[in-house]
Amino acid sequence: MDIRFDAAEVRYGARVALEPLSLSLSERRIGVIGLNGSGKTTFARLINGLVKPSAGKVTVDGLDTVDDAKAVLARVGFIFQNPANQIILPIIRDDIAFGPKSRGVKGEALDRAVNAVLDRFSLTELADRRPHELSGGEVQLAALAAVMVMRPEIVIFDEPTNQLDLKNRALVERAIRGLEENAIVISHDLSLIADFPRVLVFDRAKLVFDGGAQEAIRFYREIALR
Ligand SMILES: Nc1ncnc2c1ncn2[C@@H]1O[C@H](COP(=O)(O)OP(=O)(O)OP(=O)(O)O)[C@@H](O)[C@H]1O
Repeated sequence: MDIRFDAAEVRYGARVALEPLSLSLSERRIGVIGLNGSGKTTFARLINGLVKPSAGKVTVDGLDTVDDAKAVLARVGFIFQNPANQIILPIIRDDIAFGPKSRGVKGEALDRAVNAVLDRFSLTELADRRPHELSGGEVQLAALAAVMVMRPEIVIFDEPTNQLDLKNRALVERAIRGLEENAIVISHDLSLIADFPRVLVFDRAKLVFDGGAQEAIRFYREIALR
């Protein structure tokens, strides 16, 4: 994984969502923390091209998120803050099959791919349910399965344990820890990122700390309580 920000900034009219930022990311686990509205989601969405820089550029493995948007999207999976919204089809199994199908995978190969990912996230028993028949943690896993079946190299989680009880939180934490793929995790749940090798702290549209998890958490606490 080689993500590079080159003086990338995001403005909405006069409002600055992200000040010009230059950095490169290659660690397998990267945490992103900061107060509400500090620019975390904007930063993460720049990586998969959902948000375009107003100036500067972002590349993923050398691919420009604007010029090579399709290739970047295939490489970077995104689990949204409210994952129920990204489950499009009424039945979980069909929703997971939707992505590979749209890439032309069908028949036995499609079944194999869907079953493998259901098994990987312990969703086999839940495959024929509708999203509203799942717990919050199970919805997170179903959204994750639909992303992982597309074999992304990097997965971005936007507050994956938000509003989950302890049991569902543990379920999601285990799934994230078990990923072989690279993960970028935005979280207000600091214990989720507490042993990550690299954690970025955002404050008022700026990257204000970039380092190990423990120092980052200490820095964030100082900002939050000042
Ligand atoms: N589409 C948009 N149009 C205008 N302003 C926006 C838009 N998206 C985000 N912003 C603004 O940019 C700033 C950063 O927002 P962002 O969603 O990146 O914050 P965040 O750190 O992810 O917040 P939270 O922890 O609350 O999810 C905020 O002030 C927000 O209001």
